[in-house]
Formats: sequence, structure tokens, C-alpha cells
Amino acid sequence: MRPEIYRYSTMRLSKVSFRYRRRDSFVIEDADAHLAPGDVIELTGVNGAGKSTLLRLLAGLARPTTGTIADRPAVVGFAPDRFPTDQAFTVTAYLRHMSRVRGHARWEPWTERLNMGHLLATPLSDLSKGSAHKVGLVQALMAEPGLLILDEPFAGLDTDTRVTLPSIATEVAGRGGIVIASDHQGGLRGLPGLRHWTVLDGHLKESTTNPPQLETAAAGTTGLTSTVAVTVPIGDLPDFLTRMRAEGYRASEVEETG
Ligand SMILES: Nc1ncnc2c1ncn2[C@@H]1O[C@H](COP(=O)(O)OP(=O)(O)OP(=O)(O)O)[C@@H](O)[C@H]1O
Repeated sequence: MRPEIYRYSTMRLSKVSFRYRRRDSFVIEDADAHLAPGDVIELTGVNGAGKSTLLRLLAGLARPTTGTIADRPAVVGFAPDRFPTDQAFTVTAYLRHMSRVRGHARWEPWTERLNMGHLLATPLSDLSKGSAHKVGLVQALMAEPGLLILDEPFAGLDTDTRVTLPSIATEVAGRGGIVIASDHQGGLRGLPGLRHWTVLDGHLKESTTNPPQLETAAAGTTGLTSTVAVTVPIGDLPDFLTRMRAEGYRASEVEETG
């Protein structure tokens, strides 16, 4: 099947701060960041650091108190840490409903891939935490998101899905999507070019334990960078983006051309 390619740009956070109420202190302060097409980002931080809050800001479910978020991809898939099971649907009825909301997106390949056949007739309220989480993953994945946001995706997951999820993240990134996952468990470690973000005392920091090589590989000693347009056959894009990321380079745009 021909991979679907959309037009993706780099999403940017500029001086983003957020607090829940006027008198509260800021949960996120002055966050500056970019998320490039093909990026897979692991987000860590202690309990209550603000990871879920940052993910909701990225998803557009919360608005920055100050600062801006620009160029969010049009289709966002968000799998929350706790999938809300207090809804009077079976798994199938819920996914059919979400498919209609998502323009008749195909969910069946995802339930098959995540081995959910035996769960389809189960009411959401009867699901285990791990199974409910899988329903959350399917609704996030079905519309081919340009931005896939996963809040603690490995919590409570069965072994097979834990193994499958990094491949799925790689595939989404391989077609130019952005993937960001808060993760205590290091489930995405080992992916080539994985970026590491940490929220610490309200501040978003890119980890320096695995620094992007961009500064050294691309900027040389001058500190200057260049942007180069490269044309690759659509079928080669996933491998190309993976190799590029592994070498520390970043895509700034992915665009399908005639
Ligand atoms: N709806 C809300 N109203 C007010 N404060 C909130 C709300 N949601 C979260 N907070 C507060 O914001 C801070 C950050 O919470 P958040 O859930 O983003 O952290 P987290 O890093 O995801 O934590 P955890 O790892 O425990 O899920 C915490 O102090 C939390 O109590």
C-alpha cells in the first residue's frame, strides 16, 4: 500500500507558560522548543512535574497562559494516561463512533495489530487498565496523526504491545509525523535519534545525555547551519528520516510533491 504523506512543518513553542488558575504558580514556565517532522521525543520528569500538562498544551487541549504554539499538525492523536471508561459503549461501538468523528478512519487494522479481537464486544467499563489503554491508542492512531501524543503509553500494557509500540512510533515518524511520549519506563529507548525532554521545576529541558549532534555534525566550528531540500521516493522516506535522525540531523518540512 502506498504510504500516506502529508505536508508537515516544524512545530514551535515560544515562551510557553501555563498555570491552571490565576493565583496558582506556573506549572510550565517559558518553554521554548521545536518538534520537527520525523521526531520521536521521550518526555520525563518526576510525578507532578507537569508532563501531562505539557502534553495537553501540545495537543491543543489546553491553551498557554502566555506564549505561543505554532504550526501544530492538522491531525493530532492523543492517548491519555487514563482512558475514560465511564462511557456506555462497547469497544466496537466506541471505535466506530470515533471513526465517524475522524472522517471514517480505519480502526480495524489497529485492533488487529494490537491483538484486540477478543475485546471488541466488551463494554468499556469492563476493560482492564491495559486494555482500556489500547482502545485509547487505537483512537489516537486511526486518523494517521501528524502529531501523536502518548501519555505514559507503556503503563499496564501487555508484553506484545510493549514490543509493538516502538515500531508504531517509528512508522508514524517515518511518514513525517511527530511522536512525543511521557514515559517513566524507557519503552522507547534504543530508537535511533530519540530526543529526550525533561520537565524540571516547571522548565522544559532537552537532555544533554544524548545530545543531538546537529551542532557538531552540521554546524561544524562556525555555528552556522544550512537547510537543504532533498527529494526522495515516497517509499524510501521512512528509512531516510530514520537514518537522518540517527545522525543528528532534523527535518524541518516534509512535503509530497508531484
Ligand atoms: N486540572 C488541574 N487543576 C489544577 N491543577 C492541576 C490540574 N491538573 C494538574 N494540576 C497540577 O499541575 C501539576 C502538574 O501536573 P501534571 O499532571 O501535569 O504532572 P505529571 O508530570 O504529568 O505528573 P504524573 O507523573 O504524576 O502524572 C501538579 O502540581 C498537579 O497537581
